[in-house]
Amino acid sequence: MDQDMQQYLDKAEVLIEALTYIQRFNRKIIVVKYGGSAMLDEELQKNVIKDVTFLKLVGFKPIIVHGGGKEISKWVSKAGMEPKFIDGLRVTDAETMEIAEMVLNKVNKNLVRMVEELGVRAIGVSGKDGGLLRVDKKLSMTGQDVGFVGDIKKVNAEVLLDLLDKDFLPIVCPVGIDDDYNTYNINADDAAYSIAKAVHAEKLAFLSDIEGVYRDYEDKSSLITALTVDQANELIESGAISGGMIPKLQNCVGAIENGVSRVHILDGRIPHCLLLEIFTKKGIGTAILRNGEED
Ligand SMILES: Nc1ncnc2c1ncn2[C@@H]1O[C@H](COP(=O)(O)OP(=O)(O)O)[C@@H](O)[C@H]1O
Ligand SMILES: CC(=O)N[C@@H](CCC(=O)OP(=O)(O)O)C(=O)O
Repeated sequence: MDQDMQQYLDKAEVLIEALTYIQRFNRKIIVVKYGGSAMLDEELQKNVIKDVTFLKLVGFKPIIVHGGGKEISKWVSKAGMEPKFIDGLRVTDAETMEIAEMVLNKVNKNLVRMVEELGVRAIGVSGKDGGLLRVDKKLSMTGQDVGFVGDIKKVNAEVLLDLLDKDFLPIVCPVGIDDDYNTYNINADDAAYSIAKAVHAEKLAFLSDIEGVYRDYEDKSSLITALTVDQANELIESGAISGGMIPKLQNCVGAIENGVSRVHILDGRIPHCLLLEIFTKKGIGTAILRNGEED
């Protein structure tokens, strides 16, 4: 067989491999959390948006929940302030909240534009719209006051389910309101988890700027491909996990414990990581599993 023919057959093989997954996820909701520095690179952004649009066009029901932490920090610094985080949460005073909301709204509409450009109808919503994300004030994991940071207490899933029913791709910006209608900054991982739980998502994928979870952050050969809920909790308690990975992993655990079947942390810097994870047998990144599921 000549080389050209072999290449055609290899492509057909990839498509056939994808069929099982297309059937499995058909009409199922997949929440994609997109954040980190993978968001800053225009080319990578296009690839991620292409992947999510692809998922929509083959019959999945994706919802994007985006971050923008790095972009917020850039504008906070430009305003002459020092970005500050405690246990992975941004310390958000009133001025920082104003900047965060402006930046997140801009990021949101840019993602909407990119999806629309690919011929899929997208609607950007903030957690403020239609009472989507209602919050109480959140303290950091170590009980410290971090200002206007929201702890999601209620998700109005109807907003998203209605958009999905009308065949829109919802794109959610992590800002919410409390009972007194004050505006709160929400960690985008928290928002993705709460939304995945509320809409009974089949899958939740966190696209970040790291390969996955390392047993030892200093040792890049210690990447963990699969982690049970108990192992994830042990890693958090042992201190092997720090910064933004703490809320991320806590949200992964929460999702698994609340009925989301598949939860993954993926490297958003790898072009088409989402398609590779969903449509091929060889998983990438770190999968979070139910206790006992690893056997
Ligand atoms: N053990 C660990 N394994 C992987 N990442 C870790 C670990 N400990 C801390 N981190 C940090 O967590 C970061 C991911 O969290 P975060 O920056 O909040 O991501 P995102 O902005 O994509 O939500 C990584 O870039 C890394 O610096
Ligand atoms: C409370 C809190 O920390 N909010 C985050 C919201 C954005 C975010 O989570 O962005 P990434 O996912 O890109 O990190 C922040 O202000 O950075």
